[in-house]
Amino acid sequence: MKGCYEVAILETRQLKKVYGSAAASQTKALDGVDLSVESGEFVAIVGTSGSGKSTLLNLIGGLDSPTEGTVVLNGCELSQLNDDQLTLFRRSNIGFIFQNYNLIPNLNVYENIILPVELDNKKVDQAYLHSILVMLDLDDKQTKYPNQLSGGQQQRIAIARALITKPAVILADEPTGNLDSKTSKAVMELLRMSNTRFNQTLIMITHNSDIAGMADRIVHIEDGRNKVS
Ligand SMILES: Nc1ncnc2c1ncn2[C@@H]1O[C@H](COP(=O)(O)OP(=O)(O)OP(=O)(O)O)[C@@H](O)[C@H]1O
Repeated sequence: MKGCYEVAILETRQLKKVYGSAAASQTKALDGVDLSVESGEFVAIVGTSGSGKSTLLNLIGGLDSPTEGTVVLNGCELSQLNDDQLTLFRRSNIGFIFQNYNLIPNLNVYENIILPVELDNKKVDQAYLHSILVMLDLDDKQTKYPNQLSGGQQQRIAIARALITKPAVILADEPTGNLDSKTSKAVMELLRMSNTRFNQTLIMITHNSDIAGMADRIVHIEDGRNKVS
């Protein structure tokens, strides 16, 4: 439409990450990634093991800082924020879905899911929560504790927790890695629905070519660089 412009919600410029300080033990994990993602886009990140995908996601989410280069997410250059600002920024802008679920063991399923809303002193949208619980088949598990649940169920709790705040950006590292094909399909439908309904940007690492095929765009990472296709 005339007068309307696609706005990049994410820009990384020449992003580099070297792990380790001693020269002999250094690993160059990222070697200059330039990535631009538009608001509402669903981008799949693919690449061989060790190519730098998780490192890239960690830098985009401000969980680690780059050795060189910049990340601008939703209008903020992450390196300009102090630790407290970064924590608040992450909580109100990003939903993380990682391979290790990071659930709090002494909180039950319901309490784990609503935790980010409570931390923000906001009210839980009960109707929305209910729709997420039903789609993820967690409705009857609300009073259970993480150690009473399977890996796949714990992963679904982590997904519900990432969606509950309706964040602008969802960063997902192999979100269906531990799930059977039926549950994977339900999870992907939920993420796609959430992406469309709330114009959420979804950036997802996957090794599954069917899932990558559902994305608007596939970004290939090879030896710490994004391959230009
Ligand atoms: N904390 C760390 N300390 C040292 N080296 C690391 C660290 N994290 C990752 N690496 C190294 O950086 C490189 C990129 O790792 P990364 O986890 O980003 O790859 P990946 O593409 O996500 O791999 P996978 O598909 O197996 O999860 C690898 O050589 C890895 O061994």
